[in-house]
Amino acid sequence: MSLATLTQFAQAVSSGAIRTVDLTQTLSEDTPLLVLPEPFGQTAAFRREEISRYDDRGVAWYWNNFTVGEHTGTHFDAPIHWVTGKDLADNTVDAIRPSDFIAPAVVIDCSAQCAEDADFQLTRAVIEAWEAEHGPIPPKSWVMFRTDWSKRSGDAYTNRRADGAHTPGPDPEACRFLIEERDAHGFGVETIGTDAGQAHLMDPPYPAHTLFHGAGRYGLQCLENLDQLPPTGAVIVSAPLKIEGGSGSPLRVLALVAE
Ligand SMILES: O=C(O)C(=O)c1ccccc1S
Ligand SMILES: [Mn+2]
Repeated sequence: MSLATLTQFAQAVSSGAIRTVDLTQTLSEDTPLLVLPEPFGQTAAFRREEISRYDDRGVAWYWNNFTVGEHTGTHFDAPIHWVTGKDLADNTVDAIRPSDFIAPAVVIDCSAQCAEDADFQLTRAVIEAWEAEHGPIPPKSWVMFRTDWSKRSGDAYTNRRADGAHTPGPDPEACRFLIEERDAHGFGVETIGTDAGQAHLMDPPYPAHTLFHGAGRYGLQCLENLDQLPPTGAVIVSAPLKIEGGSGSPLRVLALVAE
């Protein structure tokens, strides 16, 4: 690609000829958290401490300290996050090839099914029905699972009951199909985890984490605005913080859509 073409691309983004869609949930003390069963450790909530705000603590500047979990809010999952990816090369957020942070995406809309069934599972059959309409999923694509879950808030978003969360996600066969038959780059969701809330009962447990990260692929979670993307053609920009040895990180996720 020539420099002129690249410059034209940047100008098209700036002018709006290429639409930029923010897929990121605002990060605040109210950001909903994944809750694991006892006795497992838990991700930290976002917390901030004001250092100064144009006052005697800092006359001309405003800044904060903050604490947050690697997997809090809209975040990126690296392969090392799961035990199946622990020995892979370049499996941490600081070691992943930077070119992997820009990739095309397809959007599989299951929002209607998820409105009826919080435990809806994305299956190979649903994916193949989508492909019958939109063509095969191109290799190295993000597969974005649209559930419209990001339109929920509070308890309706986390949807926890006594036996755990009840939120949609892929079944093991769908994960294997996307990885082995479609060479998917990663799996992106609006829910708190790439796996269904009841994925601990699947075989293997947590198949999206187990299989995608075991194959050196990535995850994006707590996305929003997937309903603003076309089924094919969007390009995702998703560069996590360069945390040394990190398993993931909160990040800004953007989709670029040609008008
Ligand atoms: O990657 C995550 O944030 C996530 O969903 C997760 C993290 C740790 C354990 C289980 C799950 S299911
Ligand atoms: Mn995660």
